[in-house]
Amino acid sequence: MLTASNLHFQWPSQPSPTLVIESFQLAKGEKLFLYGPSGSGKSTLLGLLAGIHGLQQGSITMLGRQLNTLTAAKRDHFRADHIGTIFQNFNLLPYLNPLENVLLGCSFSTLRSRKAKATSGSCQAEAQRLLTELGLDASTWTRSVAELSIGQQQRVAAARALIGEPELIIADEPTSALDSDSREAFINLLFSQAKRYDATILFVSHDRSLAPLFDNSVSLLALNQAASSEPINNNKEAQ
Ligand SMILES: Nc1ncnc2c1ncn2[C@@H]1O[C@H](COP(=O)(O)OP(=O)(O)OP(=O)(O)O)[C@@H](O)[C@H]1O
Repeated sequence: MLTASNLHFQWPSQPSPTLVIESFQLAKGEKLFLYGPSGSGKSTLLGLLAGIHGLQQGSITMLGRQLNTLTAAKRDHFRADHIGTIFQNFNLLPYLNPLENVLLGCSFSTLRSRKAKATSGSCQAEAQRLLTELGLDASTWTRSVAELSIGQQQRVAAARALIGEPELIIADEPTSALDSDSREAFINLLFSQAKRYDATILFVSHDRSLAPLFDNSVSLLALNQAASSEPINNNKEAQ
C-alpha cells in the first residue's frame, strides 16, 4: 500500500542529511514496528510518509498516488482521507471534550465521514462505538480532556485516528508514558480495531521490547544510510 524509494531529506538548519533511505515498503494490513534511538529521524520519516514535509528527493507512492507530485494542500487532503495519526503527546484539543476530539477525524474528511456513517449510522455513533471498544465508558466522553488519565487520553487519540477507517494508522511513540502492561494492552486494543477493516499500522518507538507484538520490525539505523555518514561540518573541522 506504500512504497518509498531513494528518500533524501535534510533539515535546512542541519549540516548533513537526516535521512537517506533507498527503499521502504508497507503492505496492506501489515503491522510494522520501526525503532531507533532518540534523534535517529523516526518522526522526520513519519512526516515524509504522511506528506507533512515535502520530499526533497525520491518518491513515495501510497494507494496508487505519488505523493511527491501533489501540492502541499493536496497532500493535506490526502492525509486527512487516508492516514490516522496517534502522536506521542496525543495532540488532543483541550477546549473540546473527548467525543468532540474523536469527531475531528471525520470533520476534515468527507470520505471518512461517509465511512463512519456507513458503519454506525452517524459519525457520533461511530465515535461512541470506538471509545467504548477502546475502553472508555460514557461517563468520560463529555469531560474535559485535561481530567483524563494519560491512558484514557491515549485511547481518545486512537479513536480519533481510527474513525472513518483510514487505510494507514501512524503511531509515533504513543506508549512512551505508560508501564509495560498498559503498553501491550493498548497495542492489542489498537490491533483489534485495525483488524476490523484490515488497516496498515506503522508504529514507531525506541522501546524494542514491543517488537514481538508486530508482524515485522525494522531498525531505522539499519535502514538509514545517513546514519553512518559523517556530518559535513565535522569533516570540515577535522581538516
Ligand atoms: N524542525 C526541525 N528543524 C531542524 N532539525 C530538525 C527538526 N526536526 C528534527 N530535526 C533534527 O532531525 C534529527 C532527527 O529528529 P527526529 O525528531 O526525526 O528524531 P526521532 O528519532 O523522532 O527522535 P525522538 O525519538 O527523540 O522523537 C535530529 O537531529 C533533529 O535535531
